[in-house]
Amino acid sequence: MIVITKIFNFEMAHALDGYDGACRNIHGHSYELHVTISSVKADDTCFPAPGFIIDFKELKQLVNRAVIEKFDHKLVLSRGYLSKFPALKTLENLEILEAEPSVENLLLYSKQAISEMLPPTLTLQRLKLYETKSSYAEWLAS
Ligand SMILES: Nc1nc2c(c(=O)[nH]1)N=C([C@H](O)[C@H](O)COP(=O)(O)OP(=O)(O)OP(=O)(O)O)CN2
Repeated sequence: MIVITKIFNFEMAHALDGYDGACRNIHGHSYELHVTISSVKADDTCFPAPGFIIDFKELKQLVNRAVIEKFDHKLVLSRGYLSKFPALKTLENLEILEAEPSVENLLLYSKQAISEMLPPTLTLQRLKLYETKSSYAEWLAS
């Protein structure tokens, strides 16, 4: 199977409700998201002109709409966290999630949002989200 991958970067602040450590306080990360897709077409014939599974430019627009515009330069907090700090609800760049904005939950959100936007000719194969240079979560299609 041939897959193609595009890498995205975004800056985001968050806090983790219920975490026993510094990450329960608002802090930021430079995230790196790797998006890998394949075509549902069989591999035994070439991709017709211009020879792409999907133009990287189109993939970029799709992932920007699905994920990057939602999270880039935002403060992402759960409803649980906000119930403890209601004054934060007035912040202009606040984005509210039902779940805690851990790297795992951000990855699950991204998987859902990208899958919903992909045309039926394409399949999401893998997502990798780096929260720091040494910590990432990965989702693999089964
Ligand atoms: N399974 C998870 N564990 C942690 C998450 C997470 O999303 N999923 N998040 C955090 C914090 O957000 C933290 O900022 C990142 O954790 P960590 O990788 O420990 O960051 P460090 O820079 O301190 O890592 P070092 O390897 O010590 O440099 C915590 N845990």
